[in-house]
Amino acid sequence: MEQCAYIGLGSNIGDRELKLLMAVAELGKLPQTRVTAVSPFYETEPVGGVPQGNFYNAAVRLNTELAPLELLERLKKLETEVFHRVPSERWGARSMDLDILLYGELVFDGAELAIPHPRLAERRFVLQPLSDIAPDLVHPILGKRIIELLTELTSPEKVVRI
Ligand SMILES: Nc1nc2c(c(=O)[nH]1)N=C(CO)CN2
Repeated sequence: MEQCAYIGLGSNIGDRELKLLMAVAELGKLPQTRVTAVSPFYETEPVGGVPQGNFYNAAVRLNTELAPLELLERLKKLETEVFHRVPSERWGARSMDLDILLYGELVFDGAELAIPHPRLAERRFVLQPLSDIAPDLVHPILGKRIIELLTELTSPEKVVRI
């Protein structure tokens, strides 16, 4: 069955805009998957305490027949094979980070994957682009719309639309 999945994209190494554009193109090539919305791109201050360069972040909506773990496998494969991502410290710099943010109404907590993304509601760099393409989507655990979660954020991190 086709499901609506939302993917968070982030890069802070190399040509960040080009990498986000490439990532959107690669997502569109996944089997049984269409890209049905792309958010604006944002330049965002790094979150997590590791000193590093600003990120570019965006969000994409996919209509996909891939199961969550299949989709995760495909995203990991893109990160390593297309974007040559190397293992780095937690919160550290990365060539391309592709996270499943939401997958339909699914709530899932497994060893290698949690959906919705556990830190989605705390991160302006995720909620801002997500609210551009899905403001009225309801978080299946918190029961609040994405736009509400964004308005309730108090963290001061800067996100600038490019
Ligand atoms: N602004 C911003 N900060 C981050 C990001 C990111 O994508 N954007 N990703 C991280 C590693 O998961 C750590 N910090």
